[in-house]
Amino acid sequence: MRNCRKRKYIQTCREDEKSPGTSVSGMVAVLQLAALLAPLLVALWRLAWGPRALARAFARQGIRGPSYTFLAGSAPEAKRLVMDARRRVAALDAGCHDIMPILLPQFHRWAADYGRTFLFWIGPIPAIFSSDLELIKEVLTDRTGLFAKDFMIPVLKVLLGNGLIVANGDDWKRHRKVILPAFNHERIKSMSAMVAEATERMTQRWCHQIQRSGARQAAEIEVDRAIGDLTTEIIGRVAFGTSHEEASEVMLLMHQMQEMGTAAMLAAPILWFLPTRHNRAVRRLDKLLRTKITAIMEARVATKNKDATNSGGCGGSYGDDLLGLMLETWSPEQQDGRLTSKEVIDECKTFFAAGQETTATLIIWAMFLLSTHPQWQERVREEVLHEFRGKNHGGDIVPSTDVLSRLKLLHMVLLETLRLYPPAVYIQRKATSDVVLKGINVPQGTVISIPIGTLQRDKEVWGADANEFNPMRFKNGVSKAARDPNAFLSFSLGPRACIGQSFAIIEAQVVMAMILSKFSLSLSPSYVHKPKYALSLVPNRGMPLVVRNLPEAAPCECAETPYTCAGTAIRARARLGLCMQPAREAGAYIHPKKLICMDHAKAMAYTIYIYSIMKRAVPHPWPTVINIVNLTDGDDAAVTSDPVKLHQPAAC
Ligand code: HEM
Repeated sequence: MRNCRKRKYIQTCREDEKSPGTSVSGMVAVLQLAALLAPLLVALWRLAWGPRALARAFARQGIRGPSYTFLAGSAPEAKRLVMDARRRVAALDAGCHDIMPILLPQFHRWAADYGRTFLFWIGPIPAIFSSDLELIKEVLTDRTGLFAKDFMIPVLKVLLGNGLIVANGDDWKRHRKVILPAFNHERIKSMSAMVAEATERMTQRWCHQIQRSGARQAAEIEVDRAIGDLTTEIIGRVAFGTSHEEASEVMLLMHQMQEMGTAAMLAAPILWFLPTRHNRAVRRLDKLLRTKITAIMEARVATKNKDATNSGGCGGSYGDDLLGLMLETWSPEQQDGRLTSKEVIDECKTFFAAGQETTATLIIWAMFLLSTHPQWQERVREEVLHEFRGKNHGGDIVPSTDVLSRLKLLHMVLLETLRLYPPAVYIQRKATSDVVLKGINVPQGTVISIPIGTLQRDKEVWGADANEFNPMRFKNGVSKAARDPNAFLSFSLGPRACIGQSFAIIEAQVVMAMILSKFSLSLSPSYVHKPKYALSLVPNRGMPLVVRNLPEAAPCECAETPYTCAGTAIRARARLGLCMQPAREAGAYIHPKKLICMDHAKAMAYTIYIYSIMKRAVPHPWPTVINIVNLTDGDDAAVTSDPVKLHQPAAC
């Protein structure tokens, strides 16, 4: 009986197995489970087992590195090493240029532990760091698209958009073709006059600061701020024809985004993609930035349309600066070879970012190096004064490109500054397919980190004095400065080398020559030598320098100008236009376009428009014609006096 029941049960089960409906539903369940598990398994593979397997594959080829942490990659260890270096080293001696251990301490430590070429992790993405010059040259000079740009950190992508620095493939070719003519020799020559003009204004301000400091004939000046401001003005005027104020507003937003980008580098990569407070702030900043740049574009388009209307419908151009060139090939929609509105905006962001801080950094560190090497400062000054002798125009130096090309020592100092303090300390590429790189199998997607700062201190390539300031190594040109003709990487190499390098060098030469011809520089006791990496290489707590008038230098150009505010009985002492800071202290507030007498309550009611400055006829001619307007009517107040002539005073 029992056996019979058992047989019946087995039979029923067999019948169940045979039932097609039941077996399909089983299959479906299995498939559902697999569908659920598959992404999990893929994610686990990508984030946990894959990196470990890859690390083992690299290790078999002799490439090792810090261990992989789930999701965060090498970030926790990098952060620990950075914090440790910050705590340990308060400051370096100002004569020490071996800055990499405090600049990028994580890479310095890992290179010491694992060798010239090692593996680290940007989240789950493998990255090869190499200070092997042969390997790096292979990456940078590739023209087949094997190594692409990929900025990875979303903040940086937002900061630069898909501009020339970030773009790849056909997009990059199209953009480069449009932009390249903006940097031809003739255009750069014409830019140098604008650079000289802006520098002249800055040196005048310094001159007055020194005057007010009394008998010492010296003043402590935060040159990092002054030079940052100067290069902002220059890139704004040269590339976009904007006012200093507009350029400063754009730069302010960009610097805020840049700070966020630097902070993101040490954060766990997963945070890059989440809608954190930080990331939302970046989006907001970008929106503001785009609005500002759009306004600059629209103003240019309006000017062109107005010119065209005035000339009877034909003619009118967007101008021959960078913005003008881009607008000539601009079309609101994507069309063959043309740039769209978004692309023009991205390029504007790119050039504000690439053209300002890099050159400012070069000039600031060159001033630092000349302050700490007074013999070199003297030699370069002699060269400058010798070349400019007899070529001064009314006391102003407006260096021509011919003269600049003869400033050999200054050029050598700038190159040595770029070698020791490269603004782009390191750059990177990403392998677009599996590749064998100097015998190493590198899988697709691997990042190649190129530490320019480390490569340019390699004693095997640059000699035993690689960490010392020795401009003489460049006496026979860049290609003869080291054992390898392509060892100088500050502007990178190959097809993606810096498009603005000639302009940057000319700008730095003009600024440095004008400063050295008027002032001597020495380091302030309050300077702290602790360079930091904030996407470019900047001094940690500013660069205060003691700036002294040279005994033989011409006196300040724009002297104190006693004037009478017409219509009132008030006499105010103020300086005009270029000397805003002293004017403020003398009791007047000067807006670039307006001057307000403040040393008497009644005078508060007046604004003086300085015509010469409004017409951008700077340096302003004497006599200067001004008008007085009633401030209480608001900013657009009507002129309330006849033009008043101010004459140049005898001396400062
Ligand atoms: C001392 C000053 C400068 C230094 C050290 C410098 C350095 C560099 C470096 C290293 C690169 C390669 C970046 C990479 O491969 O990821 C680069 C690219 C670039 N730089 Fe400069 N730069 C300087 C000034 C300028 C100026 C003044 C401009 C423009 C006004 C500029 C515009 C660019 C652009 C657009 C690129 C991308 C080029 C391309 O990929 O086709 N740079 N720069």
